[in-house]
Formats: sequence, C-alpha cells, structure tokens
Amino acid sequence: MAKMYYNGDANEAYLNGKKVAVIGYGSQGHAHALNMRDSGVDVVVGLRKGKSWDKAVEDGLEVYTVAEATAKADVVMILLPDELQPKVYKEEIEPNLTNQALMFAHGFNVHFHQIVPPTTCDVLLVAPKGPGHLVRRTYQEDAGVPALFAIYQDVTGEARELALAYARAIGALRAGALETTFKEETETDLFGEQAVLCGGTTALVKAGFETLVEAGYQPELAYFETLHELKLIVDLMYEGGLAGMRYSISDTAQWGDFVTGPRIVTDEVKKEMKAVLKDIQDGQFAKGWILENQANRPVFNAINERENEHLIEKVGKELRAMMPFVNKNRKKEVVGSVE
Ligand SMILES: NC(=O)C1=CN([C@@H]2O[C@H](COP(=O)(O)OP(=O)(O)OC[C@H]3O[C@@H](n4cnc5c(N)ncnc54)[C@H](OP(=O)(O)O)[C@@H]3O)[C@@H](O)[C@H]2O)C=CC1
Ligand SMILES: CC[C@](O)(C(C)=O)C(=O)O
Ligand SMILES: [Mg+2]
Ligand SMILES: [Mg+2]
Repeated sequence: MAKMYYNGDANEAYLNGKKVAVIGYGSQGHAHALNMRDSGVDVVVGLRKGKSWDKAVEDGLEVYTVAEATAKADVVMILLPDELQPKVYKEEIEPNLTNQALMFAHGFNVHFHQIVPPTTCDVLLVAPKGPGHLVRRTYQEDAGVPALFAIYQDVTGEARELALAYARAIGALRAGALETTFKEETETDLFGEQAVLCGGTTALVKAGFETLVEAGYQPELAYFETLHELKLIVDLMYEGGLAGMRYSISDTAQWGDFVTGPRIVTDEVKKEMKAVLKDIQDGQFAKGWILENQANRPVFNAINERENEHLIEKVGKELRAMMPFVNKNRKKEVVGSVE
C-alpha cells in the first residue's frame, strides 16, 4: 500500500509565525481560509472587491487585494478558477513574489505551462479530493476530506513539511494524504471529474431519467429513482465500498447490478474512457478549455443554458422544495445559490 500521511506525520508548529494568503474565496478558498483560521493559522485573503470580498469580511477574515495579500504573506495559496489564474498571476501575484512558497490545489496551470513560477520559490500543491464546501463542512464535523500533495520545486528544503502542515491545518490529514506529482494529480483529477464523478455520472443519470420518462413513467418518480436515490446508494459505497452497498440492497438488485451493469458500461465505454485519458495526457483537453475561455465561452454557455432547462432540473427543484432537510447546508454555504 502507498504511504499515507495522517495528523501525526505533520509538524503542527510549522505554520506558527507564518502568514498564509489564500487567493480567492470560492468553493476551495473559503474552506481553506476558514479551516486554517480555526486551526490557529494566521490567514489573510486576497480578492477583488465584490461578493466574495464582502463574504470573507462577514466571516471575520482580513481581506486585501491580491497584490497586497501576496506581498504580506510567507505562503500564497492560489484558489482562483483555473482559467483565470494565469492572468491574475502575471499581473498581481508574480510582481509581488520575493521568496514566498507558491501553492495550488490543482496542477493544471503549472503542468500545462500556463503559469511558470520563478525558480526562487518553493512550488507545491495540496489538492483536496472533494468539493470545497465539503472540505469546510467535514472539518466542522471533526472529519475531513482526503488530499493529494506534490512538490514541484523545493528551494528551501522545507516544501514537504509545509505541504503536510497545510494539509493538516485544512483537516485533510484526518482522512489521509498521499504524495503524488503535479502531472499525476492533474491528469487523474481531470479524468475523474470528466469520466466518472461529474461527466460520467450526470450523463448516466440523465440517460436513465430520459429512458423512464420517454417510456411514459412519471417524471417525479424517475427523478427519485435515478437522481435522489443515487446519493443514498453512493453514501453506502463511501462507507463500505461496493460490497458495503451491495450488503444493503436486495439480492434482486445485486443480481441486476451484476448482469446489467456491464451492459450499460460496455467495453466500448471503457475504450472511450481511454481516449478521454489520452486527450488529457496529450494536452488536447487543456488546449480546448484554454481556447474556449479566450473566446468567452460560447460552447460552455450554450450547453450550460440547455442543461439548466432539462426536465430533471425543473422536477428536481419542485421536489427538493418539499424536502428542506435536503439542502439546508447548501442554502447556508452557497453564495447566490440557485435555489
Ligand atoms: N471546486 C472544488 O471543490 C475544487 C477545486 N480545486 C481547484 O481549486 C482552485 C479553485 O477552484 P474553485 O474553488 O472551484 O474556484 P471558484 O470558482 O469557486 O473561485 C472563485 C473565487 O475566485 C475569485 N476571483 C475570481 N476572479 C478573481 C480576480 N480576478 N481577482 C480576485 N479574485 C477573483 C472569486 O471572487 P468574486 O466573488 O469576486 O468573483 C471567488 O472568490 C482551482 O485550481 C480548482 O481546480 C481543487 C479541488 C476541488
Ligand atoms: C470532481 C470535481 C473537482 O475535481 C473536485 C471537486 O474535486 C473540481 O475540479 O471541482
Ligand atoms: Mg478533483
Ligand atoms: Mg478538478
């Protein structure tokens, strides 16, 4: 088994007397900043004036412009959207770098050379393997989301110590961290979110929902069957793996799982997964995403609009409104929540 790192493997005191600037206060940014603050770390947030700025102030954090926060800090964690990082880095972070450690939660921009850090800085990543809102929520529940860490440049000889202390401070070492490289983190994260966690899952849910509705079944029933219950099933996998989930379902369902699963995720699907991975490894996916942003996202926006109008969203919104317990956390956490 790979070496896993837990709380006892980190030097808790390493961040004492150091200032950490969290740049961005979105999904990951708010979680890192608040978890570190609650772990006793001296944190400041770097932002532009706007919604996030107001929220961070409301949450009791010290907020500065990106340039000011960078200049003040010993450690700079860049938690801006990937597609905006290169510009903000060039204009506001790089000019204020002396010998701060530069950190990321995803290797995309460094791996694909959209950000080229100076040779004088430690460069590392701590990448939680979960959404930022859950990084915060689990921390508050005395739990955590696991993370990967990787060292790209170690000028001071202290980069690993920093990575582990940082991972501990955001609660990740309660769940465990694994050492990787920027290349491995970037390629596997992109593959996971596209093929399984986000793209694969939403496509599967929609195809199941549409199949039932097109066959004349009630949309509300189809929503419960293909989307709502998925969380309950995945919770069992999270707790006990595939076998743990199969323990709780009926033998009829388990037999259907065994014989029908491979009819849905066929060898063809796996072949396509390999093609998706190759596009990621070759930089084709990165190139498409970078160009899409340079063109102001025409394809992204068109698909997003179409997806938001899907019947599953309309039906789901109505049903969730009748189950306030389902999204009570979301309402508190999400700035400008869709519901
Ligand atoms: N989302 C996740 O859970 C995960 C993300 N990651 C990685 O973490 C990083 C951050 O992603 P994520 O948290 O999703 O990002 P978000 O989209 O949630 O970040 C948005 C934040 O960036 C701020 N921002 C945007 N533009 C600027 C600017 N020009 N100057 C200053 N602040 C700006 C926004 O402020 P404003 O309100 O002013 O717009 C907001 O606070 C990425 O590298 C991502 O790959 C890694 C693991 C999981
Ligand atoms: C699964 C999507 C993710 O990689 C994540 C939450 O880990 C992301 O980039 O948001
Ligand atoms: Mg991820
Ligand atoms: Mg990702």
